Amino acid sequence: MSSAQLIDGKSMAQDVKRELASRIKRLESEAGVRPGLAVILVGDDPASEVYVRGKIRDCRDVGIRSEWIRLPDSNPEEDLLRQIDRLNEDPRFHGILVQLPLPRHISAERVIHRIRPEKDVDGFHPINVGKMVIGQEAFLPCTPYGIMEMLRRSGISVAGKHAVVVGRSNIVGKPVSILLQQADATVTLCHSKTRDLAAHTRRADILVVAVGKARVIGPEHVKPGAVVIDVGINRTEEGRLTGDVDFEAVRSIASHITPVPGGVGPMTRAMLLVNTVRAAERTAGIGQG
Ligand SMILES: NC(=O)C1=CN([C@@H]2O[C@H](COP(=O)(O)OP(=O)(O)OC[C@H]3O[C@@H](n4cnc5c(N)ncnc54)[C@H](OP(=O)(O)O)[C@@H]3O)[C@@H](O)[C@H]2O)C=CC1
Ligand SMILES: Nc1nc(=O)c2c([nH]1)NC[C@@H]1CN(c3ccc(C(=O)N[C@@H](CCC(=O)O)C(=O)O)cc3)C=[N+]21
Ligand SMILES: [Mg+2]
Repeated sequence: MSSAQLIDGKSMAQDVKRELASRIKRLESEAGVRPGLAVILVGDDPASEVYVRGKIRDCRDVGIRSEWIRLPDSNPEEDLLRQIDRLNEDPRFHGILVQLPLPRHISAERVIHRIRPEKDVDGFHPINVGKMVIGQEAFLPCTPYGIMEMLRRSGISVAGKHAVVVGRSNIVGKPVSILLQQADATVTLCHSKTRDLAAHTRRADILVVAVGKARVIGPEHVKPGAVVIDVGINRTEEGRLTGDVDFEAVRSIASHITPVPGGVGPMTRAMLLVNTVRAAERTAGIGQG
């Protein structure tokens, strides 16, 4: 039986990091600037800790200054907002990321609004979201940006294709549907109220799944030869990571497929570094725009 080509996010992320090295050198030699990223983690959720630790390690790998600001779960929102104000004014940090989810007593909306759009390397601030939607230069959210970069680096053309996105969150489904549409795909956006999900997904040339439920997509959802991008991160009962797609069953139908782990996740992390370097270049007046 034929088998889909794997889209290797891990090795693509290595390529992206290598490409950043020369931009980081140029920032140093031409402007004396070292890019910096501040990451704020509120509380001690173990999964969030793993993610933040990974982001800090990525920064070290490529020569980005980083600071990990840990705040207790009980931390008042007002104090978090003051930390953001301080980082907004600190020229050593070109990017600020507040790890989500936040404790219930803190409004993610107020926190995201407080980050200066010029330092919003997550691309979550309404200014960046609005610019993205109208096609202006903006920080793109890292997961959608990473997905578009994976398609590009795999030589998969998007123009004229039918792309189906499952999931409509503000951080993945909604923005990736907009980027695909801007790349001239015809886009269908599905969600939990969609009737007959398979009828939609079976028409996809490019299927992006960002739901957060293991095996929500099986072979009956996939057209032969489709490109399948699995964003989901789920933990099995045995503690293994798995995506939203029934990988073993779908890989014999798809033309290309992303694994979990080793697919979209590593590229998401890489695009955070890209956005941080871009933020530093902007302050130094280097590069496009
Ligand atoms: N690899 C990476 O870099 C990243 C991975 N993730 C992972 O991706 C997954 C999605 O994350 P996120 O976008 O934040 O998720 P959310 O929980 O915010 O959104 C999930 C979306 O899936 C929809 N949905 C739920 N059940 C179904 C169903 N049975 N059929 C169709 N649609 C359904 C929901 O619909 P409705 O709107 O109607 O509720 C919602 O739009 C998670 O596993 C998360 O861990 C997230 C970010 C980055
Ligand atoms: N402000 C903010 N920005 C985010 O971008 C953000 C966030 N909050 N909160 C959580 C989600 C989720 N997310 C992931 C990033 C990388 C992997 C990743 O690298 N995954 C590895 C596995 C990592 C593991 O072993 O757990 C992989 O898929 O290979 C996963 C998930 C970013 N998010
Ligand atoms: Mg969410």
